[in-house]
Amino acid sequence: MAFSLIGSISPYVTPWRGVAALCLLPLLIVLGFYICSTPNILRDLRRRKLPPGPTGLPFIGNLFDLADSNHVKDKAIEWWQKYGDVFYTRIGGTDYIWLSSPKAVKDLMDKKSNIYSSRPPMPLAQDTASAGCRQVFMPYGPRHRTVRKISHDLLNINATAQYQPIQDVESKQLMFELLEDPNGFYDYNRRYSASLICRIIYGERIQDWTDPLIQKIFSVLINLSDISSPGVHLIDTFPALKILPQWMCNDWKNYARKICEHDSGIYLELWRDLNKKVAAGNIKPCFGKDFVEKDLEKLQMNELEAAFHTGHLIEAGAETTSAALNSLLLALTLYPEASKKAQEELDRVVGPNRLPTFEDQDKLPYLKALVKEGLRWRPPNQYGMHHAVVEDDWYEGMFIPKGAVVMLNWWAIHFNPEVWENPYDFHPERYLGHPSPAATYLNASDPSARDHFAYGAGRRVCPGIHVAERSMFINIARILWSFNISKKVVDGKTIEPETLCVPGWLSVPQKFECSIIPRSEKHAEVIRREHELTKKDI
Ligand code: HEM
Repeated sequence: MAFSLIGSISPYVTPWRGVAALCLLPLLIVLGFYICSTPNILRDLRRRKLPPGPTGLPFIGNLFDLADSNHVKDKAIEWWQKYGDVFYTRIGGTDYIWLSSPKAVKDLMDKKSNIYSSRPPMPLAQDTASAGCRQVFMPYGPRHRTVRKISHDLLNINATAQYQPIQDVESKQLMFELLEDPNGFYDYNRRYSASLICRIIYGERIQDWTDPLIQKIFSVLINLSDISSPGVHLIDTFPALKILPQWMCNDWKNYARKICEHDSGIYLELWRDLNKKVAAGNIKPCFGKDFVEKDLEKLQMNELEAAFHTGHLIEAGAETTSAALNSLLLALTLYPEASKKAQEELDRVVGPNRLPTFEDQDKLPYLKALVKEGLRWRPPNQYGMHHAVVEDDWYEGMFIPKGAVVMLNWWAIHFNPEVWENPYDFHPERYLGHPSPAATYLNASDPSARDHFAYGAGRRVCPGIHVAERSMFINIARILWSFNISKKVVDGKTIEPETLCVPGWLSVPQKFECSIIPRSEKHAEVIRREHELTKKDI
């Protein structure tokens, strides 16, 4: 092939043909690589037994079907209905196996977690832009186990009980912010979530939205979203292309290096500040302090890895929590019946003179159900959770090839009308039979006993689950105790809230409008009083 191309640009051909050939050269090389590096039936006969699925286009597979993140949900449900609980798609050279029933998730991600807990190769997002350091993209292996253990020590159920007082204070500030400036609710939820994690990790709060620290953190989060959306970067769609010169693939390395420079710069600055404060004895008890005092050599971590490992916990915990809070506010705006029922329960259990506390939790079954319904209705990312399988496997007569991305298809599971009546409606009652926290149901032996799959599955399940659950409970309980949420009315006209998500990986709702009004002057007074009292803790 190379020979005939060289021939075609010889002086004996017309100039335009030479130009066309030059343009075709990269395309043909890429195509050649694709054919040689992509698994196909000719090279592996077992692929005839791949799960059924939609036929994709040559070369790109189902890339276009999944290009609009806001429509992945509809596709994921449509394909499940057509092809069954385990179906197959392809993007570029990567196989995708979608697990669309609790049983399939249990059988593979949980029961065979030794081989279903990895992540697909991401030369751009993980190897270059994250310097290989982001836990959430790390392939399964000794390095992932080390950082996972560190997260577990920080976030296990006993350790997280000590963060409740921080959640209490941050949440009281959130109620005060909503009282003073209800239109800013979207960013106040973000401030809450980022401040909580910063306090736990670096011992530092974020006082308000203009705080430079939150601006820095969100600049990293924007990069993270840019690098991680499936199908957006050719090189992560076709990882085998990484051996080609980068000019053929959109200059991907330079782009990823710039992101890495920016993100590592911020994380290193935070890490070095942390070290200085620890050395000066000028820091509140926090994860960062304990981590700095650990022997990094023993953990086989260099400075950059340690900096990423502290910083990335903020990215993992901040935007997920604020997106879940904002999604719940959206649901409450659209479904006022749910707010009304939760408020009746709160009035009965808590009364009018104080804010709800963590101690009220067991007496508020409807409110706990409402939080679960929020995560069923809008799970944390728009695609489903992706693991990668590290060995060839068979499931119910279907071949699952080594290296396939295995998707936890929470859209199909959460919107199965045989399990959840009218699944598109927000209806907390459906969870009254699941009174315990989500962590209790993770390892249930009966796969259908799980409440929802929004925290993932198997060995990669969200280690921040206890912190997240408490944040969701305390803030939603207090918001509904304090305020009436409804659609906004301007000049007599009702404004329908925007229901789409920001394009990209995470299910971050687009900014939307809603009305947040104190339920009475007495409720407002309680918020002011409680906020005033927290000033001594801040
Ligand atoms: C409502 C809030 C949250 C939701 C819905 C959520 C959900 C998830 C999901 C679905 C995963 C991937 C699971 C899988 O691969 O199967 C994950 C991973 C992770 N989450 Fe969360 N999360 C939340 C909050 C938090 C918080 C508050 C923290 C930490 C403070 C946290 C830390 C992490 C970490 C470190 C990982 C990576 C785990 C690994 O790859 O080993 N998350 N989370």
